[in-house]
Amino acid sequence: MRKIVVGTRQSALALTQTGQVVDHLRELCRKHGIACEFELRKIVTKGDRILDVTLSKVGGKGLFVKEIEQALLDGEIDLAVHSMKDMPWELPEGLVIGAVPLREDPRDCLITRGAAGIDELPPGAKVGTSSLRRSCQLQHHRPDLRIESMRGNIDSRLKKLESEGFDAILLAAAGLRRIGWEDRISAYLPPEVCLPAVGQGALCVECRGGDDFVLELLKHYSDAPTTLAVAAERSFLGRLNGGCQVPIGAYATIAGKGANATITLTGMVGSPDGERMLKETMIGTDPIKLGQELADVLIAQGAADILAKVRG
Ligand SMILES: NCc1[nH]cc(CCC(=O)O)c1CC(=O)O
Repeated sequence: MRKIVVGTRQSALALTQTGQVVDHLRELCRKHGIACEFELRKIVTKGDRILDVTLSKVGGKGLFVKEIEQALLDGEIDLAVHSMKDMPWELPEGLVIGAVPLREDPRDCLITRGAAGIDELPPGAKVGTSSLRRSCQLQHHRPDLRIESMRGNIDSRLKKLESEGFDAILLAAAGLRRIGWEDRISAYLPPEVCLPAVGQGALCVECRGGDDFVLELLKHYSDAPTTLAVAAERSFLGRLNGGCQVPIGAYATIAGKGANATITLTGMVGSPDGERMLKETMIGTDPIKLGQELADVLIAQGAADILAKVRG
């Protein structure tokens, strides 16, 4: 009997989504007659330890995944579940994305004190987010809003909404839904107003490239349209050399199936104050090519300059 050790961060969200993946994998094993058992191992990452500083200032890609990837490479764990949007676009040599399961809601949402939605917030309302992508698009839509930095896990951010006098905060709907807190959502932001982060709402199941047993199991678990959409979004991110702490957004939808699948990819790059915002949509069939072509279109419009200013 093969034992599969699964690494996870200790936040409520990480524990929940890893638990859900392991439940699904157990069921797949039963269905396909694969003999194995699962064990959870908790790991603390750099991203979890630096909760008091703005992440974009700390810099470095993949703050939440590095230690977990090291544990995979060292053979301490065999499988890890990440939020896809926390994944750097390049994986360390020896590791692969073994499965991309069906995507949750990709949208950002607003949690307010009283107001119904973004257009109902009072003039000059104080909104909490540390995401440059969110602040860019929010300021672009409502230049009057006062954006203030807010870090921490979902639960601590919700507490700060009350305790630190924010009128609203922005979070990914997927995280709230996964931990069962969707009743806290005041309004969903459509992608036309706030384009999600690359991979938002999707999960990444990572493993060693040479672990045939785990790879075979994970093959049954991938969702084809989500895999295609995420590949296009990540190709866009890779061409722009972006991590998760840059004002870059992308969202792909898939129409048709198998060889007939077409990808509609929208990408944006903007300045954190929302004054500059480049956004284009392209359609294609090859996710890697499409992501690169869309990035090149935005680069031709000045995306690289915008990003260079942000990176300093
Ligand atoms: N950067 C933190 C992070 N990474 C993944 C999620 C949850 C949503 C998802 O899986 O896309 C969140 C919280 C948030 O942005 O609100």
